[in-house]
Amino acid sequence: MPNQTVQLHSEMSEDVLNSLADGVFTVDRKLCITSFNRAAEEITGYRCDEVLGRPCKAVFASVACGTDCPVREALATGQPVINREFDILHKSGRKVPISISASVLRDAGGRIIGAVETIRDLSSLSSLKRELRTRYAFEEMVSRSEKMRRLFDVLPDIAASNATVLIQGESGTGKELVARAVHNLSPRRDRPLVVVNCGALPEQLLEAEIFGARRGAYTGAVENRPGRLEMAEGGTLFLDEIGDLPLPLQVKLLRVLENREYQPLGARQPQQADVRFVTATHRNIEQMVDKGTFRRDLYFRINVVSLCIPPLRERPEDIPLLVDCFLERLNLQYGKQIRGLAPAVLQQLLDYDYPGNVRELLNLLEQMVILGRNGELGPEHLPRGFVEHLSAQASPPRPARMPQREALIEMLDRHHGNRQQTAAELGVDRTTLWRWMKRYQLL
Ligand SMILES: Nc1ncnc2c1ncn2[C@@H]1O[C@H](COP(=O)(O)OP(=O)(O)OP(=O)(O)O)[C@@H](O)[C@H]1O
Repeated sequence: MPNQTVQLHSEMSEDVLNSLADGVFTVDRKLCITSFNRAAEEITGYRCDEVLGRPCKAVFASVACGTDCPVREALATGQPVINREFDILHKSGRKVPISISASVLRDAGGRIIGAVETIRDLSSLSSLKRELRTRYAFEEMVSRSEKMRRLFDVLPDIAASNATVLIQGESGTGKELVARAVHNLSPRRDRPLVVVNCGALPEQLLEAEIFGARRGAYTGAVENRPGRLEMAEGGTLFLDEIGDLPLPLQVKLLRVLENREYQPLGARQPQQADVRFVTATHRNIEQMVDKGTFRRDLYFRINVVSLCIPPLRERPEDIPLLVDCFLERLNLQYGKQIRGLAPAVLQQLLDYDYPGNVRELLNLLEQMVILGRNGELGPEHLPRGFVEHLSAQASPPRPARMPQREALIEMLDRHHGNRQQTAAELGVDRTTLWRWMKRYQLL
């Protein structure tokens, strides 16, 4: 009779396990599979009778098996491991993204006899994420911010016109990507897009770089050298950091914009240019015009269509989306399988103000991916510099200003005359506090 009861119980629990949507399986202390429910069969593609007694590593074939095995960790610490994410290999060879949790199993005497694992298929979540990304993607960019979406909406019409475009925005906000989008959406897309960074070269070299030079134009010019303008013929010339263009070259550029012709260094004849101009700067160019460091007439010529890219701190809703895209890209680049960020890390990334904008976020994630292995990136993967920045940002140093006499007396009173604590509240050292007390004759 007791044997029948045991059998009935185990049949019942088998039925319960098989009715679950999550995959559940158990392993013994040697990590060999001892039970495998129906959902686990569906997620992995293996039948229960194919896997019983086999090491779970042989069935799941995940890169995490060697290094990040949640069962091994649960067995070693006695603590449950919750929601680790990685890919396993389905029997058919297809990758399946899963979330896995593991807890130890104990016998009636409290001795560890193995572990139970639950696995959840994240394929639909992954495809949802992918769908979201596609929905918010535009050319090579992603954004869900209202301002950026409005910019994406007008880009096709701007691109279709031949108008000169000025893109303004802080460094690393994506100005070059916008310039590329303008070119790729324009009728000139099959012709070259040529980029010049106007801040990267001294004046004479920059002049030759943009306008080209004829043989003998300067010492060392042993042959005709085409400029970027010529290389961009029929296409688009992207003048990045236009605010750094020296004044004499501003005059020369103005002439191209007005007459569509220019003179390479040392050339006798002007040359025609069929080029569309897109320019960008992180400087306040209106202010430069007011100060006389940027020509007003050139400003009007380049500012036919003006686009402003907001800094990342004004569109925090883009951070999770960008993180997702960049992790996918970095996983491929570094051969990793990082599935996401721990919630606390994402919160820290959301709290930061990104003076370097999207480029800084990308660099930060790259450092974390290099440090991380598989699964989730946790606080331990955040670079030290970032954490220090964040805490400095959270508590900016208070100006150490001498308080009013009464305020100082009140503060000392509150700390029962303890100078160490009073100095700490004021954000000064004890010597400074001592000087202030002396000045107010409180000593
Ligand atoms: N919306 C976005 N979606 C995806 N990637 C982005 C986005 N914006 C910027 N990036 C990435 O951030 C990095 C910096 O972008 P980009 O070079 O276009 O910025 P920039 O404003 O031209 O910078 P700089 O002023 O320093 O020239 C690039 O790696 C780019 O791919």
